[in-house]
Amino acid sequence: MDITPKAPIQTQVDTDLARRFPPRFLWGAATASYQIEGAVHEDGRGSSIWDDFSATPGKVFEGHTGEVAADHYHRVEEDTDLMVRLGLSAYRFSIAWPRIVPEGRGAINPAGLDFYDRLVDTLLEKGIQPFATLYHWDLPSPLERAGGWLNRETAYAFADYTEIVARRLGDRVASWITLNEPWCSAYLGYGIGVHAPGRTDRQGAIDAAHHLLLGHGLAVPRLRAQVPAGTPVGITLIVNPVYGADERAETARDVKLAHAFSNAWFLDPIYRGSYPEGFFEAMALNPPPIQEGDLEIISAPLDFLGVNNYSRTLIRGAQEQPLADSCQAVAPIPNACYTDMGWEIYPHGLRDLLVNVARDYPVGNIYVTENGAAFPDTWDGGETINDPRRVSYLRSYLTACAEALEQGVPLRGYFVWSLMDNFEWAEGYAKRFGIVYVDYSTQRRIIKESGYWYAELLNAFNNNN
Ligand SMILES: OC[C@@H]1[C@@H](O)[C@H](O)[C@@H](O)c2[nH]c(CCc3ccccc3)c[n+]21
Repeated sequence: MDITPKAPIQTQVDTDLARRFPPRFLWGAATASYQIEGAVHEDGRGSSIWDDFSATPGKVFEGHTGEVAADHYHRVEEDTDLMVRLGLSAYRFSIAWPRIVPEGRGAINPAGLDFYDRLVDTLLEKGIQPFATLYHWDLPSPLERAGGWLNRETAYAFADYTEIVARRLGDRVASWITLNEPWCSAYLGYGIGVHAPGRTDRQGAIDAAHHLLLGHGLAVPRLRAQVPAGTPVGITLIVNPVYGADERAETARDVKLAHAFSNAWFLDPIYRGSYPEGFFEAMALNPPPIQEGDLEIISAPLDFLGVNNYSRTLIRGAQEQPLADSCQAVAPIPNACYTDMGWEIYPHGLRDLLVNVARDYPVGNIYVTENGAAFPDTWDGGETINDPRRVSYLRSYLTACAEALEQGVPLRGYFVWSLMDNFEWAEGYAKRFGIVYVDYSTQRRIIKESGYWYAELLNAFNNNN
């Protein structure tokens, strides 16, 4: 009889969880330039629409800005050491366009390229694969003054910027992501104005989305021309699984509308070369200014899809058909649990969306490029921070990933959002997503319980492989 004391049951469970992931599965954490770097006036960086938006009274919680953020720009050594301590095999970060081409087009800022060059080299020295996102929302301000993503020219400027970065870093970046969540840039930024640049024009959202997609499609061949053959290139989309709250026909109808608005609006042009049938009519808007050949460019073949998922949408159909972006998600759900963002915790949604996307679209490989939770973490000055709800959230969503893998989904990696607490857009620093706590008054990093949990899971995984 084996009398060896077993690890506490929970650790045993997590060791079992680690065993459900295949060899070479990539374990990472994700961040974004404007949310962590700070140093917004340093080394030739130009202004971005998020500098302008956060400086505009009333746009961001208590007027918070990314001027200092988590000061990552000055802490690359310390923060990459944190990644080693957590046992990450990959790190997803974004490159600030305003550091590379301060005016958006034209003159290149060598110090900006030098910063990311050093970051990539440091990651490689420490055995961490660099996953670079080229655009995570910090559009150079001069381009916005010329119309931003409403202006087709911005798509071409993005492709030029992409080539500049790829020429310098292409030999060492492991995988490339063109855009992070163009849905957010278009709808939150140009449609309803809760994100930069704060425009409120639903037709503008449709037009901006098209130019973001065009920028993506123009950038893919420019990227591939600068990087070693076989370097994976993809895009990251927010994918929100939509469920019906009942069996009524109106609900089934509105679930379809909400899926088109939340997901197919971008998945279809990229992977099917056309916008969803009837989508613009369902928005009561005009199609965007599509030019001959655009959809061909937009549907450039990719090597992977990056999926960001945090929650789900539950719909109860209305009597009258609503606009696709006004299908009412149901009121708080009895017995549901929510994060500090008010997002329902529903891990089955991640499993279901991974299975459905892999079935419905020729995505090749998939990475979960963001998943995580905000909770009101507090620090008493001690050595760590208890965040059991985040541990529970991560365990349940990673179990969903394991279930998707067991159903044959080609899931190749997972990036927790986020490596560290950071500037949470319109919520400023009021929302904490990190598995590492940041005390902004001192910039001290304190690994949370969830960080130690993640490190143990990754260690168990490495011991199995
Ligand atoms: O809100 C947490 C993270 C952001 O910090 C990331 O920058 C962004 O990629 C990201 N996307 C989502 C889901 C869409 C969303 C973003 C921001 C606000 C509300 C919803 C959640 N997150």
